[in-house]
Amino acid sequence: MTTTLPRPSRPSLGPPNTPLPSLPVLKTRRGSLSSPATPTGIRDSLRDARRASGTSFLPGPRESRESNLRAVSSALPAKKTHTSNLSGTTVPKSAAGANNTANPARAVRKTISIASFPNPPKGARASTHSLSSTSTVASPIEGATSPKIGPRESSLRRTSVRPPNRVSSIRSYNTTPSLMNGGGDGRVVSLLNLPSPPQSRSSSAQGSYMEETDESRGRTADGRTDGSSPGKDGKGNVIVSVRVRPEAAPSESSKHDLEWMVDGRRSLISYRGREGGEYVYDNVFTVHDNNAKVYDSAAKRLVRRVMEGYHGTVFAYGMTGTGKTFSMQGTATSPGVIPLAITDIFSFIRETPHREFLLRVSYLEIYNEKIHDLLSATPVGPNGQVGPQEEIKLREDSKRGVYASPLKEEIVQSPTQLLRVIARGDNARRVAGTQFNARSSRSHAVVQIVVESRERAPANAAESKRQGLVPGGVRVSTLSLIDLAGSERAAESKERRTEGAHINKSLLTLGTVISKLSLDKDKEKGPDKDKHLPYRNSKLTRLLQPALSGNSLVSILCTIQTGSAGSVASASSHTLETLNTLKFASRAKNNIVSHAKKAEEAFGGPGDAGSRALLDRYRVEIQDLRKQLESQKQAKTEEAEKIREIEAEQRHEEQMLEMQLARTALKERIEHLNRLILSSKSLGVNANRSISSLSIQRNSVLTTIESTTRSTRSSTATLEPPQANRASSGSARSFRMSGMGSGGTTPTGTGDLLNGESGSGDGEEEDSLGENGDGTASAQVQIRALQADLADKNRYISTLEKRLLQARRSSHSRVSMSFAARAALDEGGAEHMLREKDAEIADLRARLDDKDKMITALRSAARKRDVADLTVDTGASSPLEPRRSGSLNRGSPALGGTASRVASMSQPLSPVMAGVLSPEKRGKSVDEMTRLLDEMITERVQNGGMNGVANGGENRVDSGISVSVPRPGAKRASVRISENH
Ligand SMILES: Nc1ncnc2c1ncn2[C@@H]1O[C@H](COP(=O)(O)OP(=O)(O)OP(=O)(O)O)[C@@H](O)[C@H]1O
Repeated sequence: MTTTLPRPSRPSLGPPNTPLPSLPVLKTRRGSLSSPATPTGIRDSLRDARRASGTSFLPGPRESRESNLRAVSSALPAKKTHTSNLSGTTVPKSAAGANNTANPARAVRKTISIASFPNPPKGARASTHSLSSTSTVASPIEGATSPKIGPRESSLRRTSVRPPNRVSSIRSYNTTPSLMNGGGDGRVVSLLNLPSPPQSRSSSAQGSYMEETDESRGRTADGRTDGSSPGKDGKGNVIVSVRVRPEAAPSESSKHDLEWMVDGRRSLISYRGREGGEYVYDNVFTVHDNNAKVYDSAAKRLVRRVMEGYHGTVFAYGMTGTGKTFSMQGTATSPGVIPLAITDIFSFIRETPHREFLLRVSYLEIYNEKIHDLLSATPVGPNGQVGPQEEIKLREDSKRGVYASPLKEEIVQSPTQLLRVIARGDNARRVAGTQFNARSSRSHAVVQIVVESRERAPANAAESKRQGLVPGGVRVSTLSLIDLAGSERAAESKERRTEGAHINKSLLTLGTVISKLSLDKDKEKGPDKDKHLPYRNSKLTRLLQPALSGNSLVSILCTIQTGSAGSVASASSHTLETLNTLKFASRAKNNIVSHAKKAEEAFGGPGDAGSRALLDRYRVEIQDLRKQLESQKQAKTEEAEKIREIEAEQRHEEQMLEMQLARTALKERIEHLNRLILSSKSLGVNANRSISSLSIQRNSVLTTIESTTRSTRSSTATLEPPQANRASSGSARSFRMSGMGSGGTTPTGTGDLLNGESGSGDGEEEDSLGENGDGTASAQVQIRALQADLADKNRYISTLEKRLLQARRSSHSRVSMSFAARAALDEGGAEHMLREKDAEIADLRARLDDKDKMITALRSAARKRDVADLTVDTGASSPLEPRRSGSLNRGSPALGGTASRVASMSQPLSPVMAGVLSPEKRGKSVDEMTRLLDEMITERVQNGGMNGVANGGENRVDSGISVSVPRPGAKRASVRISENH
């Protein structure tokens, strides 16, 4: 294996103890090209070396190119003089470099990255250990071929031979005021070199992650851990990488191709043209390296550190069309840094079960020095015009540093969701076709992912978890992923020119700030600390201020395109731009000092409404809501308890009422039964014709009637079932009969009575008025009995009315509900209805029969009484007549005319008339009495009907119920019910 660039033997170089200049210094490269080969010979040698060591010399091979290459160069004039916009940066140039190709001792610009220093040993490894190794002189070929010596070592060796007055961008880890110093104990603690937790490769988007290599794990190729070996991951807190973009249409190699050498393994880029030199970075990606490789080497560790609580910034810098967006966003088949970082973030969350995370994302762009929110941007109209948006300003506070506000932040819970949010922002980003890029980003785009995390409450501390207490505070860190717009020359259109001017101005400011950072660094040590850094000269630098001033881990990816001879990229102006990019990268690596610290865990108390950590706010909110829920639960329980109590009370009341009603009903029943018994007795007394017994009976009847009246009154309000009514009315009739000296019975029993009557013979009549010898009392009893009877009848009638009304209503509803059905009914259905109606009529008729029977029973009782009267001495009760008459005359005013008629009807029974009354007359008077009684009942019923109208007239009228009570002498009583439909 040979090398075309034999390394010169150089004196050992210790860490510089003088201030480092801000820019790489050209140096004479002694003997580096001491054996100049012919172009052909060099090319062959380079090819051989590339095959052996992975070094890439541009133009790269055609095979293994990534997709989506655009034919940018074909659209451009082959030779066009460009003036670099970055040429204004303070880049000291050396005349020595002007002709370094010809000069065997040419100047070599060498940037030695701090990352090229080996990591400290795990124990108390002396910091000089690694340095001592730098004294070993080795050629690049050794570095490339020997498995024991890593590329970093080779880099250091090159450094070691550098004359002391040359490249001074070596950063000593002893002097770097970053975490590299590991707390000042002399140990290098590079954050980006700390081992990451095991990673799940399967989480890689599209499965495009490269498998973690020994190299990336800090092992040398022979498997040694990197404790003493610098390995590939000997990176500091600032990583600078350069990626070379392949050509869209590679042409035949020419002399120009030989000017550039890209050595990925040694992270070296060498330019042998004017101002040429060697540039060494943390990573150099050749045209063969894909996005996954770029991510793994340049951003992966940073992302994982962010997940652990550090702030991190990754940005892509380079000329337009060199692949910044390609590297940051990637394509569907080759995802870039952003999507790979997203997948890694979620892998980390999965792999860290002891912590809980909350992610929120924002996406902004700086376009023409104005900040636009890409997540809430007004969609671009058909004419390309963007609607107005609320002005977003940059603010600064001690906790958050510099931040844009107001900016929409979206909380995301899955990689897909996060990718979708970012894709939405990408769509809103301004792109336009330029000379160099058909889809050139015209703005700087910043994706910011805020990671909040806190220790999970231990599983056994269920109680504290319930109370919302967590052991740790919330840690907030930020990952900024920035795709800068590319520097470019003046464009043709005015709009592009304006955009370009803003882009270039901001990039120039960025370059200036980074240049001055070294001075800042040096001045920090001295008394003059008030050096001005122009962060505020552009929005970009202002936004990057926290990162550039050392608060976060930084990874800078610079993209270049070298181009083959004759291509746009090979044009001198383009080369100048490329060199400027390389210089920028060197300055960044040399000057940016990161003191990144793990964010402290903050405890946002319940009163800390301004707490930035959403996790904290959410925790407080969850606690509040939990409390609210508990109090609501309690209130609900109390309410339910109250409702239960009220319900129980109501139930109790209802039960009491029911019991009361049941008691009343029972009492009534008892009274009714008592009345029946008494009536039977009275019948028995009548049969024995015992005055004394009658007297007893009268008293009993009196008592019974009184109680009946009372019970009737008490039960008036309740709707009795028809059967009960019937029984009741039957009993009332029994009183009437009893009062009239006739045995009473229930309607059901009437039949029996009638049967009995047939045995006892017709013509028996009894006038109880004279039986007891107390006409007044008897009359009163009769009146009460009549009243009770009337009341019973009224109730019975009203019950009937109500029942009929109900029947009518239900029939109505039946009619309306089944109207349609009925329409469809055949004749059989109508017949069924008719049958129902017939059944109703039959039922009513049966009731009428009952009535008839009652009347008949009354009559037969009257006849019985008359017969009995014939057998008893007629004069016996004469002394009682006047009193009875008087009593009747005093008759209840409630009876009205009928009562007075009853009273007048009673006249023949008066003491005056009693003695002369013949049986016929008596029979007549009984008939008269019955007639009058019936009349009275009719009248009463009618009055009741009227009352019904008055009280519930509508029902009465609507129902159209008329009740006719048998007229005196009528063969049978009839209750006619008609329904008005
Ligand atoms: N490494 C690469 N491999 C394959 N194609 C690439 C690579 N880098 C860039 N490209 C292609 O080059 C073109 C320009 O790339 P890109 O848009 O990423 O450039 P840029 O630096 O973002 O430009 P600008 O600054 O104008 O936005 C794209 O078509 C892209 O696919």
